[in-house]
Amino acid sequence: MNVLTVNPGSGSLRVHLVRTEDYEVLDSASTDDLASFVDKQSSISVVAHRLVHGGPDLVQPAEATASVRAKIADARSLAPEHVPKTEALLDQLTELLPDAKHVVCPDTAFHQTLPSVARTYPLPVRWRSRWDLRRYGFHGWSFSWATRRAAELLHQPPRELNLLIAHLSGGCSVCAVSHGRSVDTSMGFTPLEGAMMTKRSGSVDPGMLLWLLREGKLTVEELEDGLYHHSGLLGLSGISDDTRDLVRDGSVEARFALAVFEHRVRRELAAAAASLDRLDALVFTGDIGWDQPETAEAVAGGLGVLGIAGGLSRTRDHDAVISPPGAKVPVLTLRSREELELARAAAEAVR
Ligand SMILES: Nc1ncnc2c1ncn2[C@@H]1O[C@H](COP(=O)(O)OP(=O)(O)O)[C@@H](O)[C@H]1O
Ligand SMILES: CC(=O)OP(=O)(O)O
Ligand SMILES: [Mg+2]
Repeated sequence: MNVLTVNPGSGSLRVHLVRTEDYEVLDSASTDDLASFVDKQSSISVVAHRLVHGGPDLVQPAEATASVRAKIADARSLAPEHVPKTEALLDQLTELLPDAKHVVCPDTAFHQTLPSVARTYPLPVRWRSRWDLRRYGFHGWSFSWATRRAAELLHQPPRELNLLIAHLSGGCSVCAVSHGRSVDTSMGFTPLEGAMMTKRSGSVDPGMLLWLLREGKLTVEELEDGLYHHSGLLGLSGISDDTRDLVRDGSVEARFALAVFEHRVRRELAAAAASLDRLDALVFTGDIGWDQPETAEAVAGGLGVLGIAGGLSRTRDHDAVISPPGAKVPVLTLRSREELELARAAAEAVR
């Protein structure tokens, strides 16, 4: 079966055609011109749409029926950077491929195993039940692929592995995996919590946000725009949202933005480690996790408290263990392959 996977991230749109008999990628593109991409393909029977947030009721892959579309619309304001893009792509692709089955695949599915202590915000019970205020967690397809692939590279079954995974890309989050399942993650109710990102702030003091609003310093709209689009690496450096530019630039501002980023990723990893009773490996994935060896080195090198060390290989031509032989905690780097997990999930959903 040929599955078209559609992955709208905050900063890019990636499409892949995946053959599910052998999980071979037959074609791929990073393009807005979906009509031309679809036109080139001889057969597409299923379209797997990555859906960052499906709200409280849409937490497993599902065909995009009218009731599923209504749940997606309800989740729009929970991930304003992502959900509207998926809705537009669903509209466009159902028109381009009316005979294909369209399956939406929520990022939150992988985190359904979060224990209640990790899922719960210490807020009034009344608020939590009325508005479903809980940690959802995102980047689930990346974390599930990283777990599967790390298990292969470490020659151990996923169900025996305890991992810390850092997905560092446009959006950044970390996940603690125990016996192959997500037990904690840094993103929460929305994809704004946790680690610092390329343009998003990640966690900041909620009291500071209240102060900015209460004292009339910023409007809600200005605050939202600032936290989603003008913070993170871009906001701090004033130069770029891309670690490659910042490493090349090397100015005081660029180096400081990278240092804060590394500090905040280490902090999230150390916090997530508190949900594990043993650590078998640290895994870097996502664009930055894969192609920026300086970041992996700085993060791993500063986590001696977890038994992790630096001295990592800088070679990036294949998924690999990059820590030196004999490292107490192996460190791996993997290309993110969300498309393979999306194709697998959608194929299972239509079976
Ligand atoms: N080292 C890097 N390599 C690739 N992309 C990077 C890097 N650092 C920052 N970026 C930014 O990450 C963005 C990728 O955005 P996005 O589509 O949201 O990614 P993802 O969906 O993988 O999270 C790009 O816009 C790019 O500017
Ligand atoms: C959840 C999220 O932030 O996704 P992305 O990194 O693709 O923007
Ligand atoms: Mg992405």
